[in-house]
Amino acid sequence: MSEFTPAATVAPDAPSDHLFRKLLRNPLAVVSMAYLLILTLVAILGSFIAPHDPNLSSIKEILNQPSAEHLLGTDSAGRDVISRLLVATQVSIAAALVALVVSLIIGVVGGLLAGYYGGFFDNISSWGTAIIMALPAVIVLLAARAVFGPSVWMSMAVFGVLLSPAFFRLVYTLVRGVRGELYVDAARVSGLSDSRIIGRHILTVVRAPIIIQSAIVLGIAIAIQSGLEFLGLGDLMVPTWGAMLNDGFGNIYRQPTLVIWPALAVAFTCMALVLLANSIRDILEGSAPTQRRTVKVVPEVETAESAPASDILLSVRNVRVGYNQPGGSIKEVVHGVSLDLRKGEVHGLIGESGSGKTQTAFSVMGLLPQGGNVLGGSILFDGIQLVGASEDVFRKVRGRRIAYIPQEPMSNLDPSFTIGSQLIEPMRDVLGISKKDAQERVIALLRRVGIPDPARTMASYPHEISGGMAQRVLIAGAVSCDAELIIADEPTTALDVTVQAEVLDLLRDLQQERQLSILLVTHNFGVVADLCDRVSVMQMGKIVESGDVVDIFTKPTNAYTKSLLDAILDESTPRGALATTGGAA
Ligand SMILES: Nc1ncnc2c1ncn2[C@@H]1O[C@H](COP(=O)(O)OP(=O)(O)OP(=O)(O)O)[C@@H](O)[C@H]1O
Repeated sequence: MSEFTPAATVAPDAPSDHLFRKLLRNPLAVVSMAYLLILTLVAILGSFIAPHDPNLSSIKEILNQPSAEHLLGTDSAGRDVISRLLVATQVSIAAALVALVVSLIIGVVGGLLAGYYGGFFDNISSWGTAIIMALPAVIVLLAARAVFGPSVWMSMAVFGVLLSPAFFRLVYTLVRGVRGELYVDAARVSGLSDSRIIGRHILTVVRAPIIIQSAIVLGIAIAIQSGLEFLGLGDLMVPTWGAMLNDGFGNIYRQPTLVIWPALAVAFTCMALVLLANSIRDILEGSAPTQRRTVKVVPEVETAESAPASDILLSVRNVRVGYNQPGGSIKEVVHGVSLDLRKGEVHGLIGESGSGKTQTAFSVMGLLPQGGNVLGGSILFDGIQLVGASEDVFRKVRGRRIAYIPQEPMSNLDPSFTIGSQLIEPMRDVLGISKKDAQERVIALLRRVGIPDPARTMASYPHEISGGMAQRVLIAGAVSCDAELIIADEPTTALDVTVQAEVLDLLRDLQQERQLSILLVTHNFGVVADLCDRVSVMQMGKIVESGDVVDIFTKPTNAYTKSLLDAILDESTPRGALATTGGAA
């Protein structure tokens, strides 16, 4: 069964008009939507516009060829084919909707309860789902027919129960994922009721995947329903596409066209639903990278103290960052940070854990976590004001002109896609180049960042490569679209010591080759000494000292800077020989 994979999660709050506009730009989606619109109209109006009673048989008119009276001819009982087709559309779609609604109610409610509350709900729902999935669907449907009779509605309701695990598993996985988000905890702490939290925070995340899955399930329900009716298990008095197929197949040698119309209706409808679902998924996946961290900038902007000089690429002035607190107050975590980054310069941002380095770096990218806001100040990137900038402005710079190298290489690669596709897609999108060109560039880049067999690595999934290789891949990704500014957030922290040195060498070489500007977040003065031209030392949300690396190393003025420097000197001081109590062996 084709199923929407939760790994390919979607932007929870993708605006629907935005999505619709993107769908209109996709020819397959347009054709599918046009077909489904016509089908819906036929389903609604079918019984009104049918020229004849769909069940009125006439012995005199058995298997007639198309004529003015019967536009598509008549069937083996002398009934008007076009009238049956119109009414069958209504019945087939409505019956498939019954299956969909039943599976949605059971699957979504079960998935929400089990995912959100866990415990008892989780046990009982997972147990129920496992049992339903173990049942052989066709046998159950045959048994249901024996018990309830040949009702298309009843068999589709039973089929809905059998389909419900598809929704259950999807919703369960998504809810488990989002339930651990800080903003859900914050909502709970702030006293919101469970129903409000599910309605506001959880349903928004599962909404889009459910829509996609619904289209797929509807197609499956139509196909199965037609199959059952085709086998002659349906109600003879209710015209459906499957029953028409059954009649047409029995007379295929005498009147071959009878099979064609219902077969086309089933095939086109299933195709249109699956193509539409795929188009929606592709669009939502395309916007997925921005899903977790929303950009929220308070438009209270202080004017820049000074316009950037021509060689200054990034000018940060008095930036303050705060987080919304449950009671409505704001906790300020960065208190007026200022720094300049020149073109081709590596600027280190150093300080102990929690000093505000990451918040400062994320402000530049407009990627503060949920609840985080730039409260004031100015961030000028090549003359573009990023504080208060719209998502459109950020889209034009993020990935294109400002790239990011994260701390945890593995968790920044999507496990469900190959390395190649994760590097190629952004390049095609940003640079507008062909797939072939992008592939060639990726191979050259991977070779450049020291990956020995680029073609094999491109075809590998993230779990098939080492952490060091993954970081090289992400560095390749960061420089792949010719960004001018790279923000590297502790890029070597998660790596082995030997690999750390190699990755730092690579960064230094790439920086010199491409004249990159790098804002390097680190807590390690050794890394600063190795790579940076200038450094800003952060403590408790403020920059306490800033300047040329050599000056800071030789003449630190701030006590905190001195203590950080002393710490690395302590670490690097060779230890004395062990005092021995006995003689040498
Ligand atoms: N989502 C959040 N909500 C509230 N406060 C936060 C949030 N994220 C970070 N903070 C606070 O912001 C302050 C600065 O955090 P930041 O992540 O910038 O530190 P850092 O210097 O990068 O440390 P580390 O090296 O540990 O990443 C910390 O006091 C932290 O508690």
